[in-house]
Amino acid sequence: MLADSAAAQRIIELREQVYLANMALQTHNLVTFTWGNVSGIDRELGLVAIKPSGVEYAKLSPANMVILNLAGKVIEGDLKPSSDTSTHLVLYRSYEDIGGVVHTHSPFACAWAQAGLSIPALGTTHADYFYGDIPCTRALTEAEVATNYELNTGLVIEETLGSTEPLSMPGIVVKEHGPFTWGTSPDNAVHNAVVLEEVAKMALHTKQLNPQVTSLNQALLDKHYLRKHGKDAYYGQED
Ligand SMILES: O=C(CO)[C@@H](O)[C@H](O)COP(=O)(O)O
Repeated sequence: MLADSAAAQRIIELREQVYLANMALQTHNLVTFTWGNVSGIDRELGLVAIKPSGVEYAKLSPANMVILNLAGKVIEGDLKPSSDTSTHLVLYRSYEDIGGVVHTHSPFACAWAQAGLSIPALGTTHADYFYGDIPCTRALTEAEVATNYELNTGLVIEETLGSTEPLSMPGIVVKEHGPFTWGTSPDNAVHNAVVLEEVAKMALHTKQLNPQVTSLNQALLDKHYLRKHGKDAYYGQED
């Protein structure tokens, strides 16, 4: 159990980390207006920091990040937490290895989401970060939208991932909505959001050039993903 002063310092650090990650969405051109949101978690404290809802990025600060517990109770903050908060919380409750979550409306990822298509692993850029095609969820039912849209969005992400290890597939596109990514930290989740948008763009253009193109074979997917993440038995050895 952390002393109060140590806990207070940890919350300050979490606020700063999440604020900087939200600002990075703009730096990387992943958001327009107030779209998108980033959160981060301090697992020892059991607290999440997230962007306040509807606040312009220029008006964000570490101080106005909203602090909640995993049940969604606001612990610190006067502003309403992001409208996507329940989705973020489902992911934190379901996957203990993730430390940050991002949601954007980045255009190429949204194109695949709106088309209801998984983003195929067509090249090694994709394979370096995502261990296979980036899945697209099913559409939420009218009942799921009407009852608790954001919570059900998180549940449909969990349903789609199934037994997939979340850090091997650190992103998804929610049908008719857009991308969610995650990672070991807010900064890592933003990195994955940038890569997801890039590979979504590459895949769309590749399919335009050659509609018959198919996903990478398993050997090349393994070589790139496993080597990049240090899991390849031959990691660092000459081929
Ligand atoms: O998915 C959506 C809207 O469809 C959100 O990303 C909003 O675009 C941002 O909401 P807040 O985080 O400001 O509540």
